[in-house]
Amino acid sequence: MPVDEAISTVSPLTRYDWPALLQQLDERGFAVFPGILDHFSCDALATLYPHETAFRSQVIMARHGFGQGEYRYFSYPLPAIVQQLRQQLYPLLVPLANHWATRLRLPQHFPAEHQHFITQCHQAGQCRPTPLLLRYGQGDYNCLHQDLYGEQVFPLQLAVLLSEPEEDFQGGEFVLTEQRPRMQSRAQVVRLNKSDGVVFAVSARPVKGSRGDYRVLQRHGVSEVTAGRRFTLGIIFHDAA
Ligand SMILES: O=C(O)CCC(=O)C(=O)O
Ligand SMILES: [Fe+2]
Repeated sequence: MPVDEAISTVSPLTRYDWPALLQQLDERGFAVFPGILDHFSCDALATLYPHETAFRSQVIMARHGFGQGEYRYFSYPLPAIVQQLRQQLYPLLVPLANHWATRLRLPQHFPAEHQHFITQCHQAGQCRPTPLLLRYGQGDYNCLHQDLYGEQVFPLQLAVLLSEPEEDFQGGEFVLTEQRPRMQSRAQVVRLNKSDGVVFAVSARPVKGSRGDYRVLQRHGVSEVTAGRRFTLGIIFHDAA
């Protein structure tokens, strides 16, 4: 059976307490979605990694100074579960994305449906799919970065941990930093178990201050994996130039 067919469908995302999660995203720039995929799907996605025909390109992180480890960008059509997750999560995040754009005084208005946003990306020359699988072994890590691939930027993205901490790997913590104007950067470790997703700001988000909103810049990365193997699914909503 092709691996894609072995992967079950996404459970409805409406099962989450969206008002609470959106509030957390707004206030802290990230929110954890426990068990966003089932373990079977996590394993099926991780085993896709060696299937080269599923991917459009591979990046060996050390060659670019991105860290150590590697990742592969899926090609279109995406595996069904990745496509579903991207398409179903997007509209739930659009109200916050538009609220942030207004507060950051950006002209961007995100359409309600992901397909319409993808059409905008393609019209802007960003035609290549960005969802990816990342693979880390012992000693690997992912330097702090922002997943920006052109002028079209959806301000939130998802990462799903496909491996079990302490069982499949040691170390390898998901790290977020935020840089506030005229202040030193603050770091946050996000504790994830296998199948948990974290939605976080790609780059800029507004934070309420005493004199109105100011702009905070976030970056994300992964600390060193000290043993074992760690896989992640990354879902970025804009496409790449
Ligand atoms: O492996 C991770 O947890 C981080 C993945 C990542 O950088 C991404 O999904 O954009
Ligand atoms: Fe990333």
